Amino acid sequence: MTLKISCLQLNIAFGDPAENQQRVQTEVEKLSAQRPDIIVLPELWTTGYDLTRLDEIADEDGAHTKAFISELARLHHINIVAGSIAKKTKDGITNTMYIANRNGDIVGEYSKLHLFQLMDEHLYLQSGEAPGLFTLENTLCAGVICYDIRFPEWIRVHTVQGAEILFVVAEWPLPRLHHWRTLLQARAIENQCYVIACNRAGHDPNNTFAGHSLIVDPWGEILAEAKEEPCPLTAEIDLQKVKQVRKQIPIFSDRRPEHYITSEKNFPKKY
Ligand SMILES: NC(=O)CCC(=O)C(=O)O
Repeated sequence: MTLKISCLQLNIAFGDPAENQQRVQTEVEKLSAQRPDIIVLPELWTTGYDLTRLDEIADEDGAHTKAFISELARLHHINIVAGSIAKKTKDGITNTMYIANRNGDIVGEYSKLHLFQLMDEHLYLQSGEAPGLFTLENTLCAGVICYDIRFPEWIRVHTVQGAEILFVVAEWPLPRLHHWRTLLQARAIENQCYVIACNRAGHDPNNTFAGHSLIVDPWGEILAEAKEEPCPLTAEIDLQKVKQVRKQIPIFSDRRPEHYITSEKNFPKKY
């Protein structure tokens, strides 16, 4: 089965959900003429990293965002991996991804597990706990958020359960572009899965972002890569390739998990 996937590498208006929603609506309408199967948005696409104002601008229970993407997906008959947004609940604010299928059903939700201290996330956000597995087009997929890609053990939690496509949504700054590209290729090679990585473009008061959204195949080959500017990035992926690579080098059946650390609580105190 082949799927046409488009990342919407957007510039995000700082702390302005209404403006960002308008931008997403316009871009999805334009892109839908090319009939992609799946559209992907970047991290925190409604607010950007306007963390000090989150109390005011975060989405209560994500209700507004869910209704918006569900309607957009249904209207254009396109699956949407809707980046992430600041979701407000009585327990605090999370950096949360929603996924809508072609019928407008919300089929997945994931809250960022690893909070990025360099951008103050730990001061304003609560971390999630559950993995980001969901099914689109009969394919098991995983969603993670930006800094999460530095934790291969977290990505593995998803691929040992059979995920074939890893969606990464991000606000990754330009000074670490080299890490972004290398980590994404590594995650694709070691997990033998497609990696669809949608970064934002532009800058906010504290950072210039890298763009360079990437679509990488299970052999680690880059199928498409954006430049720094806002733009859509599209590639067609063939899921047969996942099966072929996993058969050629059968890492999932060659794993020896009984020798791996399952919890660091089991570490000896001293060596
Ligand atoms: N928004 C993020 O999680 C950024 C992560 C990042 O920049 C990194 O270097 O890791």
